[in-house]
Amino acid sequence: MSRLEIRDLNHAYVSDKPILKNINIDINEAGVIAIIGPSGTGKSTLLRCINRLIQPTNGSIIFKNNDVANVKGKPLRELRRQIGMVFQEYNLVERLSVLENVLTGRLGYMSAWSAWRRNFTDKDIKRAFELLDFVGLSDFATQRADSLSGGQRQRVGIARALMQEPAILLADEPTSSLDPKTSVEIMELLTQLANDKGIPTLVNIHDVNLAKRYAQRMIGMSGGKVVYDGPPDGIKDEHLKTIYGGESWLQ
Ligand SMILES: Nc1ncnc2c1ncn2[C@@H]1O[C@H](COP(=O)(O)OP(=O)(O)OP(=O)(O)O)[C@@H](O)[C@H]1O
Repeated sequence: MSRLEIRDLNHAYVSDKPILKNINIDINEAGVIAIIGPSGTGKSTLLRCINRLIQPTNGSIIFKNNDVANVKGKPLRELRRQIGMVFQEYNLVERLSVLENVLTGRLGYMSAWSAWRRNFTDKDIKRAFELLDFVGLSDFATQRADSLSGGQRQRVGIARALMQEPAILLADEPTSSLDPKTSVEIMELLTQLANDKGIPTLVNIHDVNLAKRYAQRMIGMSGGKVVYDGPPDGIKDEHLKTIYGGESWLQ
């Protein structure tokens, strides 16, 4: 059985205006899987369906023998805490320290009382320090999040997602707010964790060359449908024309 099975997934924010159209994707493997496609084609909507920030109109998303698209309450919370999410704008709590931000990744595992009191265990704190070391921010643990650069913030966002011990990681345009060099560093980090920690990592990304450089599989979307699903070196100009339309930009 696949780690994630998306079957006949449809979503419309407004009835009769479908955004996702019959999406079928199987994720079996660890490593980076890049999702490319023009603005507005539904890439973010797809990731938001997978972690149930939105409820899809219909279809199923089978993860850990449950249908994420159709569970509620405690079972949904238990599934969601195993789905890590990394955001374009980092979504950190700016006034908290780097360490505290990483620890918030653990909140989904704690009782409401412990979470409210921020009662993190010694084990959690040790792990947060280990993850800060992994993302190269050991020296920044006590600094406020708002004192960091964009690349450093994204590293905190990645450490926070790993704090959830995710079985799958979703990254929604994690490099779109970063300069080209920092974007490469963040993609390297995501690739390293996806491979070394064995986590399938779905990355929405606009930069096709960056995607090809780091992804082991690419999913091309256009008009709310999957129009390519295969290896990066299988993507030819013909596919890019189908995905993005036109060809004048293909120089
Ligand atoms: N909450 C919402 N309510 C209504 N429409 C929405 C909502 N969120 C997104 N949309 C619309 O759904 C479509 C797909 O948006 P989505 O953000 O998923 O695309 P995307 O491929 O991720 O685009 P981008 O690459 O620009 O982020 C767009 O037309 C968008 O305007």
